[in-house]
Amino acid sequence: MELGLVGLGKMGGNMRERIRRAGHTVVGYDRNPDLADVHSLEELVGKLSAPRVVWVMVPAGEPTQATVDQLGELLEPGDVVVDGGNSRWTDDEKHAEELAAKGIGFVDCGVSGGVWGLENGYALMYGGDAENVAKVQPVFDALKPEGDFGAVHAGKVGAGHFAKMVHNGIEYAMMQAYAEGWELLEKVDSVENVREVFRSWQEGTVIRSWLLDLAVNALDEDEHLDELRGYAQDSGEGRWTVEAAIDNAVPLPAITASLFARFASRQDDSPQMKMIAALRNQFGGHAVEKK
Ligand SMILES: NC(=O)C1=CN([C@@H]2O[C@H](COP(=O)(O)OP(=O)(O)OC[C@H]3O[C@@H](n4cnc5c(N)ncnc54)[C@H](O)[C@@H]3O)[C@@H](O)[C@H]2O)C=CC1
Ligand SMILES: O=C(CO)[C@H](O)[C@H](O)COP(=O)(O)O
Repeated sequence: MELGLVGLGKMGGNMRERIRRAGHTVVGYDRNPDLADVHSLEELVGKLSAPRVVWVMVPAGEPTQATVDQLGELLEPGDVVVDGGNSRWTDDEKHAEELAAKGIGFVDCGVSGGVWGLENGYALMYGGDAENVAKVQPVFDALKPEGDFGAVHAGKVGAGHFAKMVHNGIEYAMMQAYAEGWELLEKVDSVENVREVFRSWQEGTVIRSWLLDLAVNALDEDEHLDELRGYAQDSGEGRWTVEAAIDNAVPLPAITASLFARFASRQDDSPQMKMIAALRNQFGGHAVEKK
């Protein structure tokens, strides 16, 4: 089949290649002309036969909104837009309604696999009407990992991004657990080779996982992570997971703590710990450290 793909960065560039390897035609557009096959969304749409499928793989928020808006002006009834970026699931219903008013279908798709997806395949969780999903199915089949699992029609519009949001919340907590265990192992003198402890855990243990494999890769590159600052950004999914937990009164202590750990990583000093130190000093005369 033919696919229009908007956004050819770390994800979209490799996805284009994997879909082409499966024998499909991909016309790619990126605002960075060095990456693009065509110079505009108009040109991209003009190169596809109806019913057109256009996959959006740009940052969530304004870039995705602007792209969906433009596609709404360019596409025709019967065409389908897929949002494969990490959009907030609450944006999906809005996009689906705006496009449906023009007869254009919408499918939201959470994608997992990162920069390894070209070779390993991309896990997909998508939401939307069966009719729209069917138009995208050959692309899902090309992207998904080999094997019986790795792709799911999670439910109606929004379900794909909701599932991906929870996936990322789990990702936050798993990474935090490995990171905390690693710091504790590094702290004690009795454990002399932390990297090899991590490596040994890759087989047979209860806690083996792909994230553990990646931790070993990172330690092989920089055994004590000396080259890195302890600073971690976040791009939204963790926050939205915690917000959804509050909306639904579901307790998520591990995921919430892992999100807050990232916020703490961005502080050179801790204002709240200054207050703790001040109060201990006030009530108990406990020593404080001054700047
Ligand atoms: N990197 C990852 O591990 C994963 C990323 N995602 C999501 O996939 C999407 C893309 O992520 P990456 O490829 O990592 O980002 P990236 O920053 O590497 O690539 C984004 C690309 O989109 C292009 N772009 C931005 N705005 C545009 C616009 N209005 N029109 C056309 N092109 C535009 C940029 O020039 C860039 O090439 C994001 O929503 C991200 O959250 C999803 C799963 C995993
Ligand atoms: O979706 C992903 C992995 O599954 C992306 O890598 C995402 O950017 C990770 O989230 P964050 O940037 O908040 O750490």
